[in-house]
Amino acid sequence: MFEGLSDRLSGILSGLTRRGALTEADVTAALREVRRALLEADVALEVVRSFTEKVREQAVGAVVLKSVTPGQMVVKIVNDQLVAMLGGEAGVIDLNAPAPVGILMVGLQGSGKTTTTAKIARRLTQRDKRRVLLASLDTRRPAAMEQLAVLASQVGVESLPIVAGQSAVQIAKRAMEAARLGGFDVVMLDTAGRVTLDEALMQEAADVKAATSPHEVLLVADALTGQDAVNTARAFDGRLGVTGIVLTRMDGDSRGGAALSMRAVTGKPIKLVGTGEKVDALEEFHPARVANRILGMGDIVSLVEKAAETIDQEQALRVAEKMRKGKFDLDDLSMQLAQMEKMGGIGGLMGMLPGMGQIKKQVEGANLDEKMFKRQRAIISSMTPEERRNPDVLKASRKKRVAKGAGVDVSEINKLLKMHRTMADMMKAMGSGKRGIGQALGNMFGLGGGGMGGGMGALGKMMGGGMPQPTPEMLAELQKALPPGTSLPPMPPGLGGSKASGPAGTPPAGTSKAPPAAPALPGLGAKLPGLPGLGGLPFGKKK
Ligand SMILES: Nc1nc2c(ncn2[C@@H]2O[C@H](COP(=O)(O)OP(=O)(O)OP(=O)(O)O)[C@@H](O)[C@H]2O)c(=O)[nH]1
Repeated sequence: MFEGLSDRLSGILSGLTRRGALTEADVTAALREVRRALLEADVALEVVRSFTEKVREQAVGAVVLKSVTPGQMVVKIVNDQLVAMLGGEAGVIDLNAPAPVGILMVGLQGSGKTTTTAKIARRLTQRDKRRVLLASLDTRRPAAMEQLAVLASQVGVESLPIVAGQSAVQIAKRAMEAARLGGFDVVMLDTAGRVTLDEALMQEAADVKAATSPHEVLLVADALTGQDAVNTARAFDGRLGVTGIVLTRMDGDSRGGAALSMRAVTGKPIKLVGTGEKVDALEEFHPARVANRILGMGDIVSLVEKAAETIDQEQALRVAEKMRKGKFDLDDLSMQLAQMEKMGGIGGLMGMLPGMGQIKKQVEGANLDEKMFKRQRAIISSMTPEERRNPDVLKASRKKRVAKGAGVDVSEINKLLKMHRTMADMMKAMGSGKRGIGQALGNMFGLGGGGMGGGMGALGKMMGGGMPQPTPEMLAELQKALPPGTSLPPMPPGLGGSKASGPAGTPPAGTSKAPPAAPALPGLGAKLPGLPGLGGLPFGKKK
């Protein structure tokens, strides 16, 4: 499985990890090779394109963590994108429905449908202790019915007695009824396959689906047919609505194009893969394990993950310390603003919270958009380093100079300074655990009106939580502010969640483990100490 691709990719990537410093050109060259390797593996062109684009974006914006090399960071980014491309989480057969749970098996003739039906039945019986009934709906080929009956007895599963002359829909209904009466947990319906996609085949499967309302519709596709398997899946899904894919003959597929493109093209998870002719040759499809199998660089990936955790802790401590001391200067504010901008402003932030719709509208009405953040950052950048560190020196004439430099009115400078002061107070209050932060935040944006009190108070804490971890009390307070019956979502990235996530404010790229590249905490610059061969820009200057 994936041998060809695995060799190519590990060759390209280990070349990168051996280098001390990387330029953007190095990354571009490596990505060109990755692209070629994926295309040779028969991965769909659109999937390859989006994959390399995402890797490039992340690699170029990445902060290289202390104690790992830029090349190792790239390996981790490629790994995470690969996992995302494969679907993130492992898909499992869902039996969470009233018994008997129907599983409709569809696919082209010779795809391995009947064999796979028996394999799954065996697994559900032996591993999950379910009572499974198998039924063949292939009315055109009596031999197919016999084949299923034989396989069923081989794996120790019952099959529906064959009654000549019945239609597929009649057999399916009889199977469901027999399962109900017989106390079966699962009914697997093996539909007839055709050599090519045809309307009669689709219609029959659609009729069976309408008559039996199966909980799962599994498409069986032959991995060896590469992109044809993907196109077949798309066609079946468009007509029948499949819930998952089983890819067979993965044992013979050294390229992996179908497996690699399936999820990205069809949006449907690969739930299982067939890895041989024997009835036990069925495996779950775990994107993270598959990515590891392809790259063969699991140790580098975990090294980078560990480094990211350490950095998170160090950053959290540093910012917490700064806040505790009340040393929140205009540079810090500027970074906070940049962070909020990235997260889609306050509106975007609140969009992540259930029950905040009303407040979100008010905030949007108040024009707190990204432009405002940008303007405020422009003002700060027009100040001297000293003014940023110590805003108290900004008297009338300096204010005028800054206003001119940023192309705004002096009143804007005053507003910004007021906002900074309120925010610094808020930080201090948070640091010392005092209340009133929400009010401060409301005031800060001139939104402090009565109606906003609760929600904004909570939000204030949330935003404050963008720096150190929010305390359990803060989370409790936020929970209180939400309408009854709603609960707190996981903390958005960068908002004091326990771990770093993708580039601030973007969801992790479909991975369970978040990419560590971005600073987890706002207020922290992109430059970290001790970066190997990095000059601040993407991957440093050429040496
Ligand atoms: N190597 C390998 N062979 C497989 C796998 N799955 C199925 N086969 C073989 O593929 C052949 C066709 O499988 P079937 O299950 O009869 O195919 P089908 O889709 O049910 O075909 P029809 O019943 O004719 O529609 C059989 O020889 C199986 O043993 C697999 O994962 N790996």
